Amino acid sequence: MFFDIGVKDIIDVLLVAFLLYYTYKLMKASGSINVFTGILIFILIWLVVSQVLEMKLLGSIFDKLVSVGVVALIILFQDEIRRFLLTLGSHQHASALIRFFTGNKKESMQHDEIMPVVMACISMGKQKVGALIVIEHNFPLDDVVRTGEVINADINQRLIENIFFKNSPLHDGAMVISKGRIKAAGCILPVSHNLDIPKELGLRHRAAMGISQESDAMAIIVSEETGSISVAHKGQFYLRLNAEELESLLTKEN
Ligand SMILES: Nc1ncnc2c1ncn2[C@@H]1O[C@H](COP(=O)(O)OP(=O)(O)OP(=O)(O)O)[C@@H](O)[C@H]1O
Repeated sequence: MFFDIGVKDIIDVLLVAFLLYYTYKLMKASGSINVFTGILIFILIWLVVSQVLEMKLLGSIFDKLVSVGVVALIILFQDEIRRFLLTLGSHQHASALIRFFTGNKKESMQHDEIMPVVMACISMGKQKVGALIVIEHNFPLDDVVRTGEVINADINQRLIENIFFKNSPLHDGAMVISKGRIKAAGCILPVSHNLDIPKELGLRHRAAMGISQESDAMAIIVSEETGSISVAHKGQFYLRLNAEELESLLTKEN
């Protein structure tokens, strides 16, 4: 038996492989890798039952389950699907295209706005003052800002340190920096339920990971326990950074 395979089929297979790999990556990042494996096993059994063995009764039950299952998966994985679309939309070329059509200019942070943030984090790290700073990118963080107190001030090292100072009323929660300004402080972030996050990283780190999974923002964490500085971005941690590494991450990903 000969297979008639054309270029279109190869592209088709490659696209499916890419889609599966991307789904795997997203689910791994959100800690739902077991669900991914479960879905793959179910699809495999469904294909064997209805396509290979052609079992009519069991096949029709599986067919029904698959059609309902798609809706169930959309409900179950709305966060992951949202993040997938967000990643797609916030891709460099896609955002450039959106900016071209909407006429919006890219409002990235300038070096003189990045440095006060870096210096404040280094200083807070030395004094073991805990901090959580979220830098908005393309995805608007208005919902997060609403959970805290609006500040709307220029970025300033002393102001940042002051806000996170232990006795300050706004030291609890996250600061949001947007369009080169300190937009709000004391904000509540979504907490990541990823089981792969090391146990020694507590709620501050989980909250940073949560916002990095649900948006394209970058979250800087200064640990109160160790004084170390870390960044969560696109569902990934960059741990124990020094000043140069933090500055280069903020400059590169901004
Ligand atoms: N969902 C959240 N949104 C914003 N901030 C949060 C959230 N959860 C916790 N935090 C902040 O983290 C602090 C608690 O940090 P916790 O000690 O659990 O974290 P950690 O990751 O171990 O960091 P550290 O190394 O500083 O102890 C809280 O006081 C609060 O300021």
